Amino acid sequence: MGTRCEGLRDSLSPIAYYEEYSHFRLDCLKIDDNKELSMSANEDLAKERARCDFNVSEITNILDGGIERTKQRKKIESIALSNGKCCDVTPEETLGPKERYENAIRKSCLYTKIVKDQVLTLTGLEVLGSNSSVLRRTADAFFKDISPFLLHLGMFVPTIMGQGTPEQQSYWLPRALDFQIIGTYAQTELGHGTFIRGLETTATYDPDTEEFVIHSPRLTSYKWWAGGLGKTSNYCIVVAQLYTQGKCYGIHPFIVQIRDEDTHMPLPGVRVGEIGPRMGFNTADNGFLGFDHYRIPRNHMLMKNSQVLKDGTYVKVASHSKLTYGTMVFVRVMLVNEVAFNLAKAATIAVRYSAVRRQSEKISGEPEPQIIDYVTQQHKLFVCIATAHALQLSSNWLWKTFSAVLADMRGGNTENLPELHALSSCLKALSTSDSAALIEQCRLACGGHGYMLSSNLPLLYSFVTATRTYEGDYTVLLLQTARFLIKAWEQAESGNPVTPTVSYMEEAVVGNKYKWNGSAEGIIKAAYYVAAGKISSSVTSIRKRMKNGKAFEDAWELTGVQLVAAAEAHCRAVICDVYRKETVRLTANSSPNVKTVMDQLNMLYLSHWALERTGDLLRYTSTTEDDIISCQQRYEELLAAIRPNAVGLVDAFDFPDEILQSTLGAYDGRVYERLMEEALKSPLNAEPVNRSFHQYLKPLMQGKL
Ligand SMILES: CC/C=C\C/C=C\C/C=C\CCCC(=O)SCCNC(=O)CCNC(=O)[C@H](O)C(C)(C)COP(=O)(O)OP(=O)(O)OC[C@H]1O[C@@H](n2cnc3c(N)ncnc32)[C@H](O)[C@@H]1OP(=O)(O)O
Ligand SMILES: Cc1cc2nc3c(=O)[nH]c(=O)nc-3n(C[C@H](O)[C@H](O)[C@H](O)COP(=O)(O)OP(=O)(O)OC[C@H]3O[C@@H](n4cnc5c(N)ncnc54)[C@H](O)[C@@H]3O)c2cc1C
Repeated sequence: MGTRCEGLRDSLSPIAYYEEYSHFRLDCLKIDDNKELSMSANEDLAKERARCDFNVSEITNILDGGIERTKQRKKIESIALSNGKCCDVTPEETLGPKERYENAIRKSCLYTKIVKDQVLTLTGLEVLGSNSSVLRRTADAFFKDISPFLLHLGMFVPTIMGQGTPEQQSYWLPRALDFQIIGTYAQTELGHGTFIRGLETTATYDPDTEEFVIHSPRLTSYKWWAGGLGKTSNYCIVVAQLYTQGKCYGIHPFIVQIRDEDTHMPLPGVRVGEIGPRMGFNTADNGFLGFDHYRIPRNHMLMKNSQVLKDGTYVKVASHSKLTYGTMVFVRVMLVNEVAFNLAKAATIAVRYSAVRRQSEKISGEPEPQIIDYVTQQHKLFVCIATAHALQLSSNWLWKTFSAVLADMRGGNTENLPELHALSSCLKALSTSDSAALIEQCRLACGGHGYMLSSNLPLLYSFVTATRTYEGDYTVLLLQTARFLIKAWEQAESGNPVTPTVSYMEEAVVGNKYKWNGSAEGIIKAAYYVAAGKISSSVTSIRKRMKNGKAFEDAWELTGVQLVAAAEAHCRAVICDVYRKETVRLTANSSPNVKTVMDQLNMLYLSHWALERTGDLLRYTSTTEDDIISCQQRYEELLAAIRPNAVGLVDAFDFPDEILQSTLGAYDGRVYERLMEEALKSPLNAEPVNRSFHQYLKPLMQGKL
């Protein structure tokens, strides 16, 4: 083999040589060890599918939101996947930073063309709204990492839709949706991300020229982080402090052109670049952006919620001061779905791999079991499947809530905005945090092979762990929810009505302790009582501190740890409640076995969280040790009951291999073959001896360095 490859190296370009070389290596391996590198599917996985006792596509339809939506998703997937040009010859992760970016742009353009020419004509704009997760899912067949265009459709277009006047929308949207311009959302600065009232970029109105002057007064006012900003976008939404007639009116969104539409050169007065290597998002050219007294026309301020007239008069249109934050609320809602989908991917990879992988001996001398047969492995993995369901169903429910509040607001009613803000904040915080932790759990459940980039688990983790930070950090968002909860508690205490998601407080303020009941409804009620107990404790602490002379702000700050825990407990109760109700509703007409397995998963989730929070249950409800013991027993029974259906359950997520992009998780279970195929694509395997041998190793080993 060595001789054949040596000969090739002289006659081929490096890439062609490496492709050829890889094939030769594979051929050789196939000849040498036919058994190990067979092309047939893994037998254990086939057996798992044979023992699954429910109709897999029924659950797929439930998760998709109905049979018609499954059909539409599959149609869109088949359009995208039938385009072979999406494939990477060289694994994305083995390229240098420039090549990776260029490759990401190539694939983004290709994908955009497919969406424009074929998908939009099929679905209309609906695919960009409630159904946009289908596009995201399909895009993953093209990108292992993130597309530089993500922010264009994810935030640039939604900001124009949500913050622009009808005239502005009719000017900008056709150009943006047709990709004649590409934009992003530049809010965060070097100095401030969370505290957006503290942003430093200024937009000062000049009535003489009817322009805004955008300026970055110091280093900390440079925009930092926006996806696609470094090299790709020629426009962006810039969030800046608005000054007119000598007064600051706070932060407002502006559409700003940053690059020439023809040459793509940064425009004079604009300083733009990429921020450097990151833990993930390395194909998304996250960028920095500064302005030196850069002028834009007056009508580039997005004026749906407030306006600056030609003479500089400031006019407030919106009835709520926080409507400028609308894009953030929208993206938080979308992210719950986004992370549910990524967790489902990780669960699919880890469960399939666990059915293929055999390790150790349960009983000496007996065949090695599939690792999925270890109860500890089931404990790691089944909660991932259940959580993916819980978050998917919660995200659908949150989307409906969001749409209803949006419809109210179009009619001028912002009454329900605080509740939506509280809900979207805590659901974003918990869903991203849970998903990141569980994706890492999936990686650990796959042992050493989970650490391979080709498993796709590290990339999924690096993407999802970022979602815990961006669009509002975990702690910060839970503190926002806590503000709402404390106010609601005070209202309930004084006998005033409260909004639906906190109605449990009306019963809890009386001070009863809840008696444990191991049914689903009982566990959910206990979760609400835990939330109420934590909110009550927080209120008590704040009041005590104030009684001891602290100002409210200081008392609030000192109670922060309890407040975050209270908001977390509230959100967990909401997820448990929504997951239960939606499961019952969606399986009302399902076949008996689908009903059973969905109920088992739901009970597993509820029992899991009851057991994770035994301290809280003992403290805030009348749960006893015997109740906990019976809950533990039920949990273990559920693991055993779900075990035969585990592979069926992840198959129901219905990820084509092209979207999963994992050596460990492919449908046919040819794990070892794929690991070897990927290893052989490593550029280091392109030649039998690396030149560093001659340059360094040999001189070192021969004492000639
Ligand atoms: C298919 C889609 C898939 C993926 C999505 C696409 C792209 C994803 C990729 C990358 C995207 C990354 C994008 C970004 O990260 S953009 C930057 C996002 N930045 C943030 O989220 C900043 C977080 N900070 C904040 O949101 C706020 O500053 C704050 C922490 C909430 C505080 O705001 P502030 O103005 O200081 O307000 P307060 O004085 O604290 O509160 C006053 C009052 O207003 C209420 N409030 C706050 N925010 C809102 C809101 N959004 N809506 C309604 N009400 C709000 C607040 O609770 C308080 O109410 P009170 O009644 O208590 O007074
Ligand atoms: C991958 C990625 C992509 C991004 N994309 C974009 C983008 O496209 N556009 C954009 O504008 N931005 C983007 N961001 C920025 C992102 O929105 C911010 O990083 C995020 O909002 C957090 O703000 P920060 O970095 O200032 O953190 P900080 O606010 O500095 O937080 C640091 C720590 O302080 C804590 N903290 C801060 N304030 C409080 C408080 N009041 N109470 C208690 N604790 C507090 C936080 O909990 C955290 O632990 C992106 C970030 C990442 C990582």
